[in-house]
Amino acid sequence: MSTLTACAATDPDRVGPVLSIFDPLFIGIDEFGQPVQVPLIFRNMAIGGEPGAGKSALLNLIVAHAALSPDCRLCLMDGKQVELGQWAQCADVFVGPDINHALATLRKLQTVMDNRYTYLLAVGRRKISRNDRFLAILLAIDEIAYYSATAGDRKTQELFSALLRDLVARGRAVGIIVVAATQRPSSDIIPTSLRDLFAWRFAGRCTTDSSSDIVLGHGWAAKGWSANTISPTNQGSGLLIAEGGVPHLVKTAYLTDDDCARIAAHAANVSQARRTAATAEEKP
Ligand SMILES: Nc1ncnc2c1ncn2[C@@H]1O[C@H](COP(=O)(O)OP(=O)(O)OP(=O)(O)O)[C@@H](O)[C@H]1O
Repeated sequence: MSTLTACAATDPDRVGPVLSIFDPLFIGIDEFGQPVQVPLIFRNMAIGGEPGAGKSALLNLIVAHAALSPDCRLCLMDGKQVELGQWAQCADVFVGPDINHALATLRKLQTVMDNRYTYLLAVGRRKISRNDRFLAILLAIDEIAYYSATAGDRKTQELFSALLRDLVARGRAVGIIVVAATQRPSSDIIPTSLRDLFAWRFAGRCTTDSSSDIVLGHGWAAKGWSANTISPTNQGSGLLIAEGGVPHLVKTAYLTDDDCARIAAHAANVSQARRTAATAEEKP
């Protein structure tokens, strides 16, 4: 049983120390069985791979950590609704297959981001810190392509992409973390200029070397790092690369639906207190 599950399976009043979004997230093990931890604060993550590669499972793992972190609020977007749906009860915002709701949410996050920068400028600081008056915000998107290429029309899709790019580019210092997954790792969904803004990139099995390169960065397949070589039956395996680093083969940890349900039920209590404490004007 994972640490997260162990926490959630116990009485909510008797759980151990809560998590923090400032702590690295445990996401699985490497080839040598060593734990792989990913610091997400002040960073973003792109997750790509073919259908069934394990993208939603990784996204759920990240959302679970954030949900159990009283210093983090959740904004979730899921065109299918069921991939992240269990976390709706502990999220500030849950966006389903509604492009207008998605756009309104991104605009509000942009306002929150701008307000936070105005505050930081006024007090002579560059970024938020642990125990700050601001809570971090995790924006988790399951299937960017639904909002940027499928739902709505060209105008709304372009607006979605522009707003998302702005949050990915500017949100980090003020604690806005974007983790976005797509089963369509193609240059129209993740253009290089957007991909390069994601400090962390995870490529689950990809159907071609070029789609693996679109997630990891150009040239990695030619150097022998292609998520196309991952077995289709090895779901949850993928190549993880950090900004300026080299890819590492990782097998992600896995939370079953029951695990997620139990953790979400506990996290809902945590987030209730968090919502009460949050200022009204900061609500995304
Ligand atoms: N880390 C893992 N360990 C073991 N099994 C896993 C892992 N990750 C995913 N799986 C298995 O693979 C299945 C598909 O995973 P998941 O739904 O995350 O894929 P996906 O890439 O999000 O697919 P889609 O693009 O169709 O939504 C899961 O139902 C689970 O059975």
